[in-house]
Amino acid sequence: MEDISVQVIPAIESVNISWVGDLNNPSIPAAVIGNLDVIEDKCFHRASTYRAFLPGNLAQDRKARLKICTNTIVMRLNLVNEDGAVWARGVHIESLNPRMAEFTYYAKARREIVLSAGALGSPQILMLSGIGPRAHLEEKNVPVVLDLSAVGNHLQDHIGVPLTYQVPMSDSLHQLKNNIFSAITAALTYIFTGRGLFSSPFQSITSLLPTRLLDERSGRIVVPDPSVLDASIPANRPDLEFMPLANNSTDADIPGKGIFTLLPTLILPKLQGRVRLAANNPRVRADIELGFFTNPADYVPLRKGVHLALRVATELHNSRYPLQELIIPGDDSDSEVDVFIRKNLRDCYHYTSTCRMGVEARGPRQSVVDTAMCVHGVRGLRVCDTSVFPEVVAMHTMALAVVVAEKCTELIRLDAKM
Ligand SMILES: Cc1cc2nc3c(=O)[nH]c(=O)nc-3n(C[C@H](O)[C@H](O)[C@H](O)COP(=O)(O)OP(=O)(O)OC[C@H]3O[C@@H](n4cnc5c(N)ncnc54)[C@H](O)[C@@H]3O)c2cc1C
Repeated sequence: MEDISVQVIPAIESVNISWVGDLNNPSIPAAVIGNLDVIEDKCFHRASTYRAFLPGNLAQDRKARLKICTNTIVMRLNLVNEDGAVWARGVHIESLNPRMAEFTYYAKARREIVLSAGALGSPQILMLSGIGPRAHLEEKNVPVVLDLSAVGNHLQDHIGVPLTYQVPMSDSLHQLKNNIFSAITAALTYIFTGRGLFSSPFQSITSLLPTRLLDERSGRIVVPDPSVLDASIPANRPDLEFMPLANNSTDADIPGKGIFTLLPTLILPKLQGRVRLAANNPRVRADIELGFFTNPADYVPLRKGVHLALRVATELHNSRYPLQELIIPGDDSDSEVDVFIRKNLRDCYHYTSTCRMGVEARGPRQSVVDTAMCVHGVRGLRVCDTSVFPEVVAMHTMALAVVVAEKCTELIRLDAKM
């Protein structure tokens, strides 16, 4: 059985977006649709970084020099001023188990500390430790160790506008929730063959395109001649991901219906949000400003993406597919589409750049870590996660988080040899 995200492919191809076997092939055209890579092991089980990089047997082998503390929270780093420099000397940790809350621990660093708490967590820990924008730290009563204004700034993410449709239940992943027979069949198929609905993530297909080639009114890629679609032209770098999803991508509860979403997503947004301390307390989540519409230029490609979705839906109707509109713009005028974007815009959990990498700590390209991922002005402290991306990348971020970690490992090894 093919869900609607596969059945929609001809409608997407009809607007001059080409199906390609491998989205990673550098010689594909500029506007493409193809299978999204997923990480599976040989038995078709999804492989997490935990299972791929730290399987139980490896952790066991190294237990003499590896201590894993689960259910704990990093409170702050111990930073000391010595010989005119700031040194990171250790990490203060507490248990998240309420019965052990009174216990605090201290992990002393022999060589260095690698902070990997993600693009929301790493700037929070730096600020709690006294590294961040001076005025903000003072406002939150955190003693300032180092005034580093870029910490927590420049938060980026992909942003999408879901257009929601009803489709036959058998074409939607919602059958797993609404039809016990489908759920049991899918579970048994997965257990015995490793295949079926449970073997794939909710997104299996995706489309990437440069909106500069997208005609706003018709929602089609304009191709006066084939050279226009040359992906090697820098201006043809895709800035829109167009996701067909066989599920509901909104917060709206739509019970008992088969749902299909067309999700145009801006993957090179100009927005800039930020992370700030809500309190001088690691147990209180940081304030996250996603920065939607901090740059009005983001409207233009998003508007084109919504027109593309409306066009693809029209093509599906024309092919007599039983599609019913649920949450879409009232009409295709710019004003109505902009209202729809403002009401329905969502983030994509691809947070980056809050401890961004760069050459200088201050100035117009202010940054937090240098090219070796070491925090500017601090000895013995690296940051290693998506927070160091100088900008958000035009692809899903997980694989690149792994690349950053591999690079960091190499840098640590190199330093150890010196
Ligand atoms: C719901 C969801 C779905 C996603 N789907 C995809 C996808 O399909 N494909 C894709 O490529 N990407 C996806 N992403 C994005 C991807 O997961 C992230 O880009 C990636 O995990 C980032 O890795 P990281 O190491 O930077 O941070 P994280 O993976 O966030 O790791 C940071 C860790 O630090 C911990 N931490 C934070 N603060 C503290 C503290 N004070 N003390 C102790 N621990 C702390 C956090 O709990 C977390 O475990 C998804 C993200 C989400 C949330």
